[in-house]
Amino acid sequence: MGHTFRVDLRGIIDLLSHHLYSSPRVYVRELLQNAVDAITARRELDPGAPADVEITFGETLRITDTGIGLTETEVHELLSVLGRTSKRDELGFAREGFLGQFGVGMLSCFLVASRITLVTRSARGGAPVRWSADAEGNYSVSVLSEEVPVGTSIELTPARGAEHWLEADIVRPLVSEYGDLLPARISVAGSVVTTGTLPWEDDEQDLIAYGERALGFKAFEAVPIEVPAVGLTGVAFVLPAGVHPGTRQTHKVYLKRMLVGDNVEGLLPDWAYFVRCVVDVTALRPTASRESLYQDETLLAVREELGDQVRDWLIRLDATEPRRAGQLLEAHHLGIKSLARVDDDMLRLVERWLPFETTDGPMPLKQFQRKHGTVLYIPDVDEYHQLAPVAAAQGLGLVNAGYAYDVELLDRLGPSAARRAAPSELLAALGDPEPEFLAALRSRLVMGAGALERHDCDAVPRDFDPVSLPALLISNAEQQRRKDTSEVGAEADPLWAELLSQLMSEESGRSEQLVLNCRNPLVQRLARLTDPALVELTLESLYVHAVLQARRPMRPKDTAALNRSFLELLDRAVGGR
Ligand SMILES: Nc1ncnc2c1ncn2[C@@H]1O[C@H](COP(=O)(O)OP(=O)(O)OP(=O)(O)O)[C@@H](O)[C@H]1O
Repeated sequence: MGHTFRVDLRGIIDLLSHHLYSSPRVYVRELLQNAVDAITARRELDPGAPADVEITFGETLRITDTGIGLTETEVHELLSVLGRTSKRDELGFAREGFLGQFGVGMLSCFLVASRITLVTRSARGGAPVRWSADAEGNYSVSVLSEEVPVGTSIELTPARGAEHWLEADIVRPLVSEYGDLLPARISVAGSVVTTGTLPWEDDEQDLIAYGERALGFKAFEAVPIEVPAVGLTGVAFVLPAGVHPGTRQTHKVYLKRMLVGDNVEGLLPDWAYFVRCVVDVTALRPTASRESLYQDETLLAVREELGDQVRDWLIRLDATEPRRAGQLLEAHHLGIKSLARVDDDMLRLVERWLPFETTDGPMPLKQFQRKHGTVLYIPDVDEYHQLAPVAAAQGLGLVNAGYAYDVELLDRLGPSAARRAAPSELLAALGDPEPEFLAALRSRLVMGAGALERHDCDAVPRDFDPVSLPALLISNAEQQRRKDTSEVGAEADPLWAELLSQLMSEESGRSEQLVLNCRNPLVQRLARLTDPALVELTLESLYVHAVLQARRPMRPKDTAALNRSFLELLDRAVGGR
């Protein structure tokens, strides 16, 4: 014998309230949705039919619509069978123009109500019908003899403990939030909450002011966007000041003019984290809870298309209002840099407008290039800060490329426009010391050779500014230099190449170089010292100082050297020796 499944309504309501919807508030949305769908259905029959939805409060909450209404048969079939809906065609596809599609929305009323009572009269004729159901799944249907207008009126009797959900103060903001753009005249306790037109289709509307109301910030710019293939229209609001790129970028999305949510993710590519959209769309799929969008292929295509539109707007802005484009770039440089890694137009924009830290102060790469030709960059912030003052004093221009995406972007400009500065280039820019002094210093270097040998470090005497800096540490000199010299040699003119290879042969192959500044008074005194122990101590101290200056991580050997030299200097200072 065949049996039919039975459904425990309490269980289903529990499922909806605890697992599907994030809050009982969604009942307001489901009621609005049904009212608007009923109006849409009626207008298919009679385009001039009224489109009014009224919500009033008394003992109970009542929502009345001028929609298509239901006949007695429909009441039995549609309202009383879970999952049955009038909003799908014979093949089961969601019918265009309707918000609902699953046939469960009405149940959400039981999240806040103990009883739903519905009085309806169909536009297709027949007597009015009254349907009344409780949360246990008992319902009754009666045919009424009195006159009622075409449409439906639904009354909710509050469930115990859920009374507040049905009060005007809670319901009014929920109706405006979900339904402000719905294509009907919706009033709550006598005042209309709908705007009638989409804000971005209303010529009178100040979009920046609208954005401020809708999203809570005054946008830098409101950019109209559209993707006709999915019936999407709306506005991309560009955030005014820097936002952290890790910030969740969310959007306010309406589906067929009903709010899906104001924190919907995934509508724009990640790089556009400085843009928040308000859109209405007809053909994207909501998730079952209708609180976010289904992440499908269509959404991916929409994301890409909207990304292109934001990008095109940026390029246009650059062409028409370069100054504003510059401001924007400065505020949102990380997103724009990230896009410039793969996009040539954006790369041009970055090159022209985005300030980089340089030895001539902050300036865009183009401007730096005009002054120095090729951009020489240092890919590490600490290394840059160590080398910059020295390079600047010798008139050698350097760019700090130690921040996110910098190296990738500079490398994309091509080797003739930008390349990594080789340590040997910097050395070549420093002056040669006077021979007599050099000879004196070299003999001290021999005397205290142990100090630097311990650290696998070479001393390289040079004349440079600032005079106050006694020594400069250049790391991985040999390996890096060999590599750089051959690279630079290939690109630079022959004179350079020769000079660089001379430099290479001049120094031996240790892993670091301590460039001693022969103009510095301490180094000058070092060249006159006669006590080998003091020479060694001075050299080691200079080395440790340079390590600290370079902010290179201290190895145990370095820390030991720091302790040793400090204590020994202290000992000498207080007169031990
Ligand atoms: N105000 C109304 N006027 C006319 N018919 C209504 C009204 N409310 C509900 N109905 C009928 O009841 C059916 C079931 O409604 P319910 O809200 O449960 O599901 P739905 O709107 O079809 O789909 P969804 O679950 O996606 O909301 C609807 O398909 C519709 O035919």
